[in-house]
Amino acid sequence: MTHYVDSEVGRLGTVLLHRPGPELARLTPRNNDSLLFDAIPWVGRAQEEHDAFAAALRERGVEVLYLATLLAETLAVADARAELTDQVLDSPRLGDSLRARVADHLAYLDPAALADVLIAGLAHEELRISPERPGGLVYTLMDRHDFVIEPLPNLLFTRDSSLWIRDRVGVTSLAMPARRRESTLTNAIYRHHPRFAGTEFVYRPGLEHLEGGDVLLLAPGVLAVGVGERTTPAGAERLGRQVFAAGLAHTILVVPVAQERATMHLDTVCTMVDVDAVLMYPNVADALSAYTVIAGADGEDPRVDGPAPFLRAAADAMDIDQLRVIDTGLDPVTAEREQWDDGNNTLALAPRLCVGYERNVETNAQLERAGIEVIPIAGSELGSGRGGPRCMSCPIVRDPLRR
Ligand SMILES: NC(=O)NCCC[C@H](N)C(=O)O
Repeated sequence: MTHYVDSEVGRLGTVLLHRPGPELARLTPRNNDSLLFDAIPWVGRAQEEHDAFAAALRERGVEVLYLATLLAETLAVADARAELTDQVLDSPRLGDSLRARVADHLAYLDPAALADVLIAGLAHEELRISPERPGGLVYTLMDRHDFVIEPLPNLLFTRDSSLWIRDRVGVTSLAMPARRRESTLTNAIYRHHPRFAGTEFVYRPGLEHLEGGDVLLLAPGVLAVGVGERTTPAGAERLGRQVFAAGLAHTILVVPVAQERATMHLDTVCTMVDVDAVLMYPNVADALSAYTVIAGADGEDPRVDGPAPFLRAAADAMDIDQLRVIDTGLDPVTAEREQWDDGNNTLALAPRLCVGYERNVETNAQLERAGIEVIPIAGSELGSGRGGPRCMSCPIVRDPLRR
């Protein structure tokens, strides 16, 4: 099976999603900040919204893969099961006694139930402790609200924990403690699931921080990588070296983004909607700059040029006259509101066809005026984790782009 992505806008064939589940029900006003949610989502409604998102994709011929299904199938492979349980048990928070009890608990779960625990976590009160097999000091001193295994509510945003560049997968290295364990799951899926047998890797967890929301495939051979709160300059440099060595790209634009919640990834301020058009947050568009990193000849270090205005540097790297810009919102206040609500974060299904949150009325109207069809989806609950359609999707197959 060929998995291949060389642009942001080639016709979408296959996408990886995660339908939110019980892990969202772990969010409380006490933990939502550290778990990177801005509100407490209504789980049932979030699932309905997500099902409608998946249905909209399927209606346009897109194959939807669910992460939880792939994970359960992966856990049927003995090596994958051992690897993932060892990683959870490895946590220094547990201590030996509690580690032994958690190991007992996990050993009895079938692959689907184990997948559920790896995603939704395990609460103190869910671990049955008998007097003959005590949980030790750690379990005794735990608050009943504490997690023995932390939940992964941000798994919803499948964009960030893996990415595809041509026929290679990159499993990323997530910056925030609440998200680090996500890439152990995507790593196991891509290494052990039969569907991905033989896939070569272009990035591994444990390398310098890099998140998929910061990586845009502007054109075949040209990547933009945001550096800020999540992806570090060292992560961008590492990705550059790896893609150059594998011949997957010739140019990388490294784009500093403000280290703020609203702009945590490059795809919160800029997404592509056509082969030569971006939807961009006007409050940063003119200030955004890029360093151009060009692959060196055999064995030589890459060359770094710039900084230059992002739009100019991008057009030059893409070998086009200019990159057309469609503004998020209309006036600065609407733009700020709609950028916050992920108005910028569209998922292209093909050139000039994208999915966007329906609530971003002005931005969607701007797109339509520019000749871009928008498939609107509800996101009142999904958006509480601060991510839109692009964040919630990891394209695995797109038609190669021909210009
Ligand atoms: N690509 C993206 O912008 N993803 C959104 C991630 C939201 C998540 N709550 C986070 O803070 O990481």
